Amino acid sequence: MNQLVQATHSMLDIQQVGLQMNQSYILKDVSFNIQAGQFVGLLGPNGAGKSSLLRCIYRFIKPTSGQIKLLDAPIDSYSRQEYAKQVAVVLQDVPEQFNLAVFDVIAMGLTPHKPLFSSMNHKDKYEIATALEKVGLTHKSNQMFSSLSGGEKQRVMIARAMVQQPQLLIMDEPTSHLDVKYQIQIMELAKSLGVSVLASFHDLNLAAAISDHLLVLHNGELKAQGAPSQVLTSELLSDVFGVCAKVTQVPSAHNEQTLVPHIRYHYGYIQ
Ligand SMILES: Nc1ncnc2c1ncn2[C@@H]1O[C@H](COP(=O)(O)OP(=O)(O)OP(=O)(O)O)[C@@H](O)[C@H]1O
Repeated sequence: MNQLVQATHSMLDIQQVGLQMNQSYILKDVSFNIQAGQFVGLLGPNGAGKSSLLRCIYRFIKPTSGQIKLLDAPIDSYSRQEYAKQVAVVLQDVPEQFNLAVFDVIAMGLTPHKPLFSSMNHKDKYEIATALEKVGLTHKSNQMFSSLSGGEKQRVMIARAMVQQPQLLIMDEPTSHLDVKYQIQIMELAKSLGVSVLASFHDLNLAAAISDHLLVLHNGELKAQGAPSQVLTSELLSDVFGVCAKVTQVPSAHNEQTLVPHIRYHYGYIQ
């Protein structure tokens, strides 16, 4: 992936984004910034607005107010192809309509970088083979995508995003169909790419362990943002998620010197 962008550059800038549908606010005055190379976790209870916010960023819906900039340019100033060169998206539900082999689905990630009707070269094939290997699906290369398990389909979509070589990777609950090994492996893989990642999570411990920065949405508003150890407090878990939990700080798996929050839930919840 593109490693040229310096860590101090703004990759994505969201200013006062609002979204209204059927007279009700889905997003209200949301502002944040993502730096190049930063891994940002997006949290919030069901219906908080996470998918809606991500849809605004990957241009599936247009916000009612506010501005979204990618690399200092408004996102609607990019052509579809230029935007696809910079931004890859992995969704929670994988498309069912692909009547293609796994290899060909991953090859679709190359489309923004290639002239129309151009054929595949050795480098393209190598990149696809490398992505297949990284998601552990080399042996499934010729299998029809539609016949894969839910978790395998999701790993194929991640491989497709990898060959797309974006500078920003958006993931909407990317681990929802994955077993625990692949939850960790795919998140580690996304982090190792060195690009900016914005990923929504329901597993707060996984988000805390992997993210540099967390955003917490509640009823369409950004309730908190910052380093995981600042954001994930028992007060926030009670106020936003309605759960009683104890939060301790444990050494990060990546760096023993860094402490990350670890949540232990008390069973029973706040009415
Ligand atoms: N097209 C739409 N028309 C009306 N309301 C909508 C529309 N899309 C989303 N909503 C509402 O917006 C709110 C936020 O939905 P969204 O899917 O963004 O939440 P979420 O945080 O991703 O939730 P979850 O964790 O359950 O996936 C919900 O109340 C949802 O019903």
